[in-house]
Amino acid sequence: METNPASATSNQKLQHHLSPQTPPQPHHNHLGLLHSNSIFAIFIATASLIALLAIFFIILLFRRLKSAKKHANWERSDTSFDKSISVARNTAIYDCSPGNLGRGSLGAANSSNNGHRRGVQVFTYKELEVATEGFSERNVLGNGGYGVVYKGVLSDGTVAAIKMLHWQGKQGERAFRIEVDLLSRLHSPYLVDLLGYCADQNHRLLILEYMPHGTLKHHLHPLHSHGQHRPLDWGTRLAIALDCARALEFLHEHTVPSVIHRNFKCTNILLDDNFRAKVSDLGLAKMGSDKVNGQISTRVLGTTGYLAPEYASTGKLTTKSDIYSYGIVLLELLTGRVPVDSKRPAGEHVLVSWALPRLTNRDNILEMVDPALKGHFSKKELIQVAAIAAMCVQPEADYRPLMTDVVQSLIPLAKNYSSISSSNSLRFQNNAVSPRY
Ligand SMILES: Nc1ncnc2c1ncn2[C@@H]1O[C@H](COP(=O)(O)OP(=O)(O)OP(=O)(O)O)[C@@H](O)[C@H]1O
Repeated sequence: METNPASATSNQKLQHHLSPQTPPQPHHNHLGLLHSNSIFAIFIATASLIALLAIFFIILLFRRLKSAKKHANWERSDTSFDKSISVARNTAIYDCSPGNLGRGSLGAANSSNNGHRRGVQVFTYKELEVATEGFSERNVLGNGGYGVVYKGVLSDGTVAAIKMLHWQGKQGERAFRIEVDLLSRLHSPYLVDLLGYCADQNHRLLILEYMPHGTLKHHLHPLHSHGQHRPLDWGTRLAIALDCARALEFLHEHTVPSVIHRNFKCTNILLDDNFRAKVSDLGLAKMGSDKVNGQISTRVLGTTGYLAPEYASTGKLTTKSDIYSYGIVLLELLTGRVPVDSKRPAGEHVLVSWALPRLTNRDNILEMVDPALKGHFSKKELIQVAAIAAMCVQPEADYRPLMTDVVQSLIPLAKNYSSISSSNSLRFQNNAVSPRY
């Protein structure tokens, strides 16, 4: 069979045209255009994402810088304290559970505040203005070295003591920071609880647990504090001595690093509904040293009459300085005298100098007892408490006991009174132990 060359050529052409290998030129060009469009789109999307991320990081950086600046302002003074505080920050929150001795009453009083701890709250000045009826004069509870204390009712109905600090001074600002910092982390039924604070541009306020019976000073030295109170009976004095010893034991021995109160005194011991004591005012507190002797050197601050001699003369501060101050408070509980009283006859101005020789003399010991007790106390217990006081106020710091030792010595004494119902300062009066001498 013969083939027509013309038709063969056209067949070839046709085949060539129909062949899949035929390059579809126009189609090929269209795909190329799409590809470069996608690349452009991807480029734009990536660039926008990078730009967005950059903006986000710049904003984050600015915020960080701002808060770091704020933090630096807050912590601008006394870096040594802040360093030691940061050590404590890494440790657990300390919670001192109530001892079994007579804490039923305190536990009940605590339940409103400590029982269901809400943590430290931040308040606005306006909220505190409302709580105190515009910081009204009639709500003033008292005046201290750092400011005025008002009674107030918070929006949830909690009654609180609101302390407005004159914080312009550097010391006031520091005291505020220390109190907030320490009390936010240290919780003990023997310390007055911090409910919150306000720290805006112009104000510094502490919101504290309200202690209805005020300071120990008001009850022990009514003439020196313009108050009219029934005298505290012997059993109540022992319970207060034990509560305070537990507070200092907590600060010295249950806290790492230990905390030195540095301003332990009668006006910093507050009494609750049941006349159980809690220690307040940690504004001058210092962290103890980790060194063997636990000694730190610092500016001498505190209150005359309560300062340990070695601290007053050299500025060397240890937990033993607090123990000396505690000994002075014990002397006040025993004698009803203030630490320094220039109105007394010569030789009796300084309580510790007058009391020390009598404390260890069984015959003279009765001369020093608070006349307000009207003889209602046990001489045996008196001798034991006097012995503890004598050890605490020894001029040689190393010979002073640890607070744990004081607590252990007082427990059996206070136990004698713990079963008696406690509703007011005279809760032990009916069962007061008559003098056995
Ligand atoms: N939590 C509180 N509950 C009830 N009253 C309080 C409370 N805190 C303080 N007060 C009262 O306010 C007064 C002043 O207290 P503040 O702690 O400011 O000073 P202070 O301890 O008396 O003196 P200083 O500033 O020299 O330590 C106290 O004497 C007390 O009457």
